[in-house]
Amino acid sequence: MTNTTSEPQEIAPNPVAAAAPTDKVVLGWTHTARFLTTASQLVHLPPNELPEIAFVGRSNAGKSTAINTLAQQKRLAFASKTPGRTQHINLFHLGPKDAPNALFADLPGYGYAAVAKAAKLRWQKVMADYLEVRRSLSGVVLMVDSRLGLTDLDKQLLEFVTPRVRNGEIKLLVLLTKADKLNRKEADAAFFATQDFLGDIVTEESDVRVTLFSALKKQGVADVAHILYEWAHSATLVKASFNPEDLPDPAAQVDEAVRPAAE
Ligand SMILES: Nc1nc2c(ncn2[C@@H]2O[C@H](COP(=O)(O)OP(=O)(O)OP(=O)(O)O)[C@@H](O)[C@H]2O)c(=O)[nH]1
Ligand SMILES: [Mg+2]
Repeated sequence: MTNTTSEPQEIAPNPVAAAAPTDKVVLGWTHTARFLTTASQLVHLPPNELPEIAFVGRSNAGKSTAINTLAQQKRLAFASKTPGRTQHINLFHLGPKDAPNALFADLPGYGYAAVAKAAKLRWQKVMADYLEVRRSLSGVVLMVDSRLGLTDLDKQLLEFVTPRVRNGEIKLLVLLTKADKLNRKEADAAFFATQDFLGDIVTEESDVRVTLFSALKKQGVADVAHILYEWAHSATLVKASFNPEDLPDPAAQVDEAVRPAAE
């Protein structure tokens, strides 16, 4: 029967929706970001067992600003008008103080013309090594200026991670930054062009997403917090459930009423 009144309806709880964390929970989690350490070389990075999410992209794309916005702190990561500001890999802890559950890594930007060639090559090597071999790396947030779209350097970087993205080892989120500089039509065009390009990387195992983002207008902030929270917590769950004998019997948890009839 169709109900035509505007009375609020009693809706049966949807177990999936009920389990999804609220904006408050996921933003509360990103707000816990705090500085852990800085390193100029890979060998100086501390070993890490937690899910690590790296923020990468061209110099000036807005990486540090995005981290500050997610953390709701003005100067956690050093954002600047001067491209090439972030010269080291800066690590941040997230989660409870006594039991951190994820790491953010703010990486130096690439493609800044004024950096000397030798320094540029050194950094490209560090970045490539980091993306290819860092075991704890479980997510990459590629920040792209929405007005420029994916540049050749971004595409080269994607090549370094593509094998691990395709097999699902690394999740990928492309953030189209500074979306406040685009009108609706331009934003749609940037979004679909990026999604189109990423089509080749997507497999059944992969987790590849695109989001428009503006630190200035706070656009996409909660969406990004949801994605990163999900990544961090699903990785923890996978690790926690490593011993299959510890897992509860899923059949035992299915309520009789919803258990499918035996064939
Ligand atoms: N309009 C607008 N400007 C932004 C936004 N996000 C960042 N910016 C500006 O872009 C410039 C670069 O931002 P950063 O966050 O320092 O960029 P980065 O990617 O960390 O740069 P490097 O450290 O050089 O790699 C700064 O002037 C920011 O204020 C945004 O959402 N909208
Ligand atoms: Mg920076």
